[in-house]
Amino acid sequence: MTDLDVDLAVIGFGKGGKTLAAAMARRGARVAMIEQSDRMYGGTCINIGCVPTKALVHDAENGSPDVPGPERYRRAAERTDALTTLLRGKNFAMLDTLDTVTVITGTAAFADPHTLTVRAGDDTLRVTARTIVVNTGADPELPPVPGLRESGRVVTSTELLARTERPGELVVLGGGYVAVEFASMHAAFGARVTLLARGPRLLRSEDDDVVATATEILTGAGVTVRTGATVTGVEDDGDVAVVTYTDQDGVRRTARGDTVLAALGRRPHTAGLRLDAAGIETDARGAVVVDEHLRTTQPHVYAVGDVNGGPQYTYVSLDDHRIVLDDLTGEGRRTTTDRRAVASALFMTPPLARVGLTEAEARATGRPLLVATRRVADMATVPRARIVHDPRGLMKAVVDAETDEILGVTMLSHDAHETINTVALAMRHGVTASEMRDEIYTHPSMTEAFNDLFANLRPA
Ligand SMILES: Cc1cc2nc3c(=O)[nH]c(=O)nc-3n(C[C@H](O)[C@H](O)[C@H](O)COP(=O)(O)OP(=O)(O)OC[C@H]3O[C@@H](n4cnc5c(N)ncnc54)[C@H](O)[C@@H]3O)c2cc1C
Ligand SMILES: NC(=O)c1ccc[n+]([C@@H]2O[C@H](COP(=O)([O-])OP(=O)(O)OC[C@H]3O[C@@H](n4cnc5c(N)ncnc54)[C@H](O)[C@@H]3O)[C@@H](O)[C@H]2O)c1
Repeated sequence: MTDLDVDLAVIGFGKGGKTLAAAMARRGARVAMIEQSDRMYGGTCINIGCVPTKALVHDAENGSPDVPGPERYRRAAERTDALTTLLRGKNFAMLDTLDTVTVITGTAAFADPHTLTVRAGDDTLRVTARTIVVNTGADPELPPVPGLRESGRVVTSTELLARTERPGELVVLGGGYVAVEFASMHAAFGARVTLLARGPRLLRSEDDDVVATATEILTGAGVTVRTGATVTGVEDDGDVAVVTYTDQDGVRRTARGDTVLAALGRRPHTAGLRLDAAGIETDARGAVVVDEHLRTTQPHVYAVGDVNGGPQYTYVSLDDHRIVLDDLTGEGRRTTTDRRAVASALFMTPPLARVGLTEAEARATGRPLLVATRRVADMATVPRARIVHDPRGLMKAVVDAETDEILGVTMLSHDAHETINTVALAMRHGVTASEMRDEIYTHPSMTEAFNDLFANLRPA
């Protein structure tokens, strides 16, 4: 066994960890970046997450209708693979070219609070470090449904993204981010898609009217949506898998597909890390327990990104790195409790983005409210949506009637994933609803919808 002694060891090449590694190395720290797979330099987002999915969504929306769906998909998958290969190389080089960084391709586990053993094939390396950052991400959940693990036709998002062949008939299990994004995208590539969601509606954290509109859009795009569907088994039958489920009335039904995508959530990845050897605690969901500075139960060990049980977004992992960097090199004042108005965006077509509270959440606060709900098709002063041939969707704003404070905005509309950032910035910096209403925006843009939206607030 060979030894390496460093100031900082990062386990996992995720967004927070790699950014921290680079920042610390630029300050002269000796850093070890340990990544288990040479297919994962740069982490989930660029290899098997945000980047490949959004590249496919883009090509699904913009491909020539004259090219058959399977061929359009093959081309899109190939260019996506080229893109992720490029980014993987750039990410590797970003760290490997720094003098004080050693990138180690191997699987890390704790031997004691300051020591990691890293296995790569028959080789074992011992890494000792003053500071350790766990950035190991999350893995798809596969609940114990009979046949789910055994079926040769059930795939995770990672496995489906690795294929260049488009499914003919895709059954999607789940009603969250991955389920809706893949259902929308594969339908746009011409696959027959059935989405089975357990809850009474998709996207459980959004308002009823938003979900109804999103479901209408998905259905209009050719997705068969079944809610209240409890999957009871999966069985292979020749070229197809038969998914058995009970509907909301308890009636037994089946859905058939050549491919079944399990999109049932992602669980923090701690398996094999031997956190117990370092006295690092996990919670009931398997997430590493951290305080608001992202310190684990060992104060010199931090956990960033999906593994700490926080919101599973790349930009949250990135913000985690800012907190740890401040703790290591600054005043240690930055914490997770500073976060306000963190937006989210789900990339169906058109995208669904939100920042702040839903109307239902705002009502539960008991504050006096003004609410504006506008269908994009009715917003005559927002021609951008029609210019790009997509006037689908709706926008909502929820405002405190007494203070004019923006409590939340939801946008299911063209470019919502971009436009929502303007509201997030406004909310963080105390810009009021009236100011948003009277602001000057470029034309024709989706942002100018705020002139209309905030002019239509009514007591709720
Ligand atoms: C299909 C899909 C689409 C998504 N789309 C979006 C999106 O559009 N926008 C968005 O913000 N978020 C999106 N997400 C979520 C986002 O990808 C994650 O929140 C983010 O990538 C998590 O990053 P992380 O820093 O936690 O670590 P990750 O990027 O997950 O990196 C963890 C790394 O640790 C490595 N590792 C694990 N165990 C070990 C070990 N023992 N030793 C060494 N290495 C190890 C893994 O191989 C991996 O490379 C998506 C996720 C998925 C699955
Ligand atoms: N655009 C984005 O930012 C983006 C895109 C994809 C993923 N992500 C991140 O990755 C995370 C994981 O995505 P996801 O879609 O897998 O998770 P999710 O939490 O968004 O959705 C999981 C779905 O599975 C259902 N479910 C869970 N257990 C079940 C069971 N036993 N039986 C039936 N249904 C069950 C839930 O009701 C829910 O509908 C997301 O929460 C999100 O943070 C983000």
